Amino acid sequence: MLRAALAAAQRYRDDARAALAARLDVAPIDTEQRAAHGFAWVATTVAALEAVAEWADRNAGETNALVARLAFQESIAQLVGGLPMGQNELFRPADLGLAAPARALATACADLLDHDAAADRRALVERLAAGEWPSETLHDAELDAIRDQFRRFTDAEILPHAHGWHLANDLIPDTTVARMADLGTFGVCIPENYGGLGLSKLVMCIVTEELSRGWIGAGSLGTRSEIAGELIAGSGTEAQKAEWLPRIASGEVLPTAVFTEPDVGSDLGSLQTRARRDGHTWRIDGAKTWITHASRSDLMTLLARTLPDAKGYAGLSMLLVPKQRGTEDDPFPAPGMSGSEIEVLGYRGMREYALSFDGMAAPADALLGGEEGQGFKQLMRTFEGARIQTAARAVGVARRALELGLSYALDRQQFGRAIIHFPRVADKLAMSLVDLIAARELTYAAARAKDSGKRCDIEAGMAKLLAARAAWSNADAALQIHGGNGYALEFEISRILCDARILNIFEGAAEIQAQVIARGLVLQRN
Ligand SMILES: Cc1cc2nc3c(=O)[nH]c(=O)nc-3n(C[C@H](O)[C@H](O)[C@H](O)COP(=O)(O)OP(=O)(O)OC[C@H]3O[C@@H](n4cnc5c(N)ncnc54)[C@H](O)[C@@H]3O)c2cc1C
Repeated sequence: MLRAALAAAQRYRDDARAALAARLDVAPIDTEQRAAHGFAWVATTVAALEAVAEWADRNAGETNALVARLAFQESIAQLVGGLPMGQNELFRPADLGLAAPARALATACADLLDHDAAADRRALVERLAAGEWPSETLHDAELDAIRDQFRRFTDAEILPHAHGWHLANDLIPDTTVARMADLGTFGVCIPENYGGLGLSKLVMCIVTEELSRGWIGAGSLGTRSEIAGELIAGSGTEAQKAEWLPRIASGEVLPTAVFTEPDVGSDLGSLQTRARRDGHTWRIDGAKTWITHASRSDLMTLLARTLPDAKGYAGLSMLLVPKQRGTEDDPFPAPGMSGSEIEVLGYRGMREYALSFDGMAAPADALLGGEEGQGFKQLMRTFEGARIQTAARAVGVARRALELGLSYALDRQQFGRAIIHFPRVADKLAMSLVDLIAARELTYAAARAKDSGKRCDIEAGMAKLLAARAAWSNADAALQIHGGNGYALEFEISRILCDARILNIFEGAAEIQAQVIARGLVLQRN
């Protein structure tokens, strides 16, 4: 039944693609944004069903089968009736003139749509309550062992402290950073000949997911190393690789990614920070903002305009700028650089800063790859890995939300029984699990595509889009299950909600991902 439903959903996606292509023949994508982004969500939903179907084929058992059936039923109902792109934005078939294809999809999937899913949801939650989670084996002893190792580390060294660190707005302690470095966290994908582990993006996902389950801050510490590692390994000179990669892999050098500016976020091509040659050094002037871990870091990957006469992206270059690590008393000791902390809802452990550069010096060999005007292209090549890594962070957060919701629902008694026995509570848990597995499997599919050497900007964008939604909806559902206690700072779920919210904003906001997916599938892959 699921394979037939998948084929029908794929036909619907193809119809949607053709309908969007026809619209974009006569109108620019920005004026057809709702239709275009709706199509991106349709394509993402179908890609998730493909990933879930493959996972269900590889993993027998009733719990897995329940998850797969619920994922199909809910996703196809959303395709036919309204697909949530945002809290108050449902994409409906009529938004793209798809009423007839949607009816055809509903007819083809009538058995699935007519099936009363209440018993499935109840059975799934009973299994979950009994500790029976769906399969997470990757059918590879080494990968499963890595997950096990990071899960044990997270349980022992992150989870017991994360909420306290969050409430105190502490940095992740140096000792914890060192333990993470010992485990190889910062060099997972850095080639072995440069001191890394030389492992796959799939391994990066597992590591990130497990650390993020403990705390998004822990899972995000490696993001900067991943971005810097990819930038330097992919575009650096031999000397830059030899100088930086081994030290990033070992955790001796903590990088920070310095791109966003006060007036420039999604539209990076417009950024204004300047870098100019001054004898044997570069001088940097300008302002950056939202820079995570800007103080306690040793190396900035900094995107700046070096060719002021070249338009947009063409004038941007990437610089590798070493900086002195800051302390609590002196967060920005480097001459020519200052900063102030931005107070935030969640995503703590590294701290965010607004930065000013006033003639800060960078060495002559700071230019990545030794070539000007390549910065944006170099950064774009890292987007795939960074977005897959962010999707994995979201999967970890989504899982932790579900764990907390489940545990609370089992313990909390109202009207004489544990609240998990009320269907409205149980349903939230069942669908949180379904969303978690769909997001996880889509993320792994994107990682596998990347590991195969294929271009996978679209797959990475889809994984990030879906996983960020799952993290947020799971956090919201689990907080609701906590009732008033969920709103109390002392309860962990209050933090998870704040942590989950950022995932839809950074590494390409949800609207930007949808635009990239639609453009890629309709305008570029024709
Ligand atoms: C906690 C946190 C940590 C961060 N860490 C870093 C970091 O370490 N380094 C770094 O460089 N940056 C970092 N950022 C910045 C982050 O990457 C940006 O916030 C993000 O790129 C969005 O840019 P913006 O905030 O300027 O929003 P804007 O680009 O102004 O967008 C505002 C809204 O408009 C929408 N929008 C914009 N353009 C379009 C369009 N064409 N079509 C439809 N909708 C559109 C967006 O999707 C968004 O909803 C961080 C941000 C946060 C909040």
